[in-house]
Amino acid sequence: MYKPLRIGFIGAGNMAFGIAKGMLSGNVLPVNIKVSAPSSRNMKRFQEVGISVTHSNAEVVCGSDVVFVAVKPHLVRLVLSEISQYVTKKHIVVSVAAGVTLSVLEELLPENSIVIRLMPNLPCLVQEGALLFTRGANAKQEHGDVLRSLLHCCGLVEEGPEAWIDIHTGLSGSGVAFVYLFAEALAEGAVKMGMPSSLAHSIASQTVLGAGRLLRDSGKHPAQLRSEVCTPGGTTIYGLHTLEQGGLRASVMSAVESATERARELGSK
Ligand SMILES: NC(=O)C1=CN([C@@H]2O[C@H](COP(=O)(O)OP(=O)(O)OC[C@H]3O[C@@H](n4cnc5c(N)ncnc54)[C@H](O)[C@@H]3O)[C@@H](O)[C@H]2O)C=CC1
Ligand SMILES: O=C(O)[C@@H]1CCC=N1
Repeated sequence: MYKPLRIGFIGAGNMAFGIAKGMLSGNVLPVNIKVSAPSSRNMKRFQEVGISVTHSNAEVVCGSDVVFVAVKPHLVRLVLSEISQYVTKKHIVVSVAAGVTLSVLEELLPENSIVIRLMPNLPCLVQEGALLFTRGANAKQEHGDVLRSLLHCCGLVEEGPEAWIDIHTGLSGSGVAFVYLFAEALAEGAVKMGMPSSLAHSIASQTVLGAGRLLRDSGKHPAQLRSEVCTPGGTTIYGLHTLEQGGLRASVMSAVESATERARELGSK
């Protein structure tokens, strides 16, 4: 009979919850997920969706086929040293820690372990994540396929070379926060012009959502869509000119660059 995969999360934080929530919207049942963390602080939201929790990382590893390491990057070494003795050749270990390279992960786990490095982002929570993974030396295509099948409800799932993972971290892992900053600024602009704050924020979020969906679903280049919004001599081109004077494009490019470099730096520690 078909045996469902058992999924474990080490770390009960925002990203573990986002991925777990995305999975639950697919064909993963909560009874097949277990989460561990040292304190009970973040456990309630997992329990509310039927996921069982424990303080024992070893219990998660021993009871899982696929183990997501979802602790902060500086804790990965500590956690892997602790769980290494329980990791077998059958486990798939997936790290979501920013910057932590495959070679570091493989070094801390038993020889020939199946390791995958994944960079997700928070919109996995609403099944609109953008996820990029790269396989370690012993992770075969079939292991990548297992991961894809678990994550397909989290959003867009792509595979690429390891060098792209840090770039994706800047572009998308951190990129969502850049978009939130933009959304906040849009709303504040409207508040400055006299609109009530709650209405301004709700319109700003719908504007970001609508712009994003149209961009993705139309497949058009953003510059094309931008030109479709611009009436010659109209309002949009005046606003765009102001943004160019403020150096928005250069700032956003630099933000992706610095977040990517920071991920590389975290990896070299
Ligand atoms: N938050 C985000 O948007 C994204 C985060 N990530 C990565 O996900 C990882 C987790 O980040 P967040 O979820 O934001 O952090 P978080 O602070 O929300 O969660 C970390 C969790 O790890 C637990 N923890 C601490 N020490 C532990 C130990 N020894 N054993 C087991 N659990 C332990 C904490 O109790 C907490 O539940 C990081 O490595 C980060 O780089 C990746 C992409 C996006
Ligand atoms: O800020 C961070 O380091 C993590 C990685 C990507 C999003 N959050």
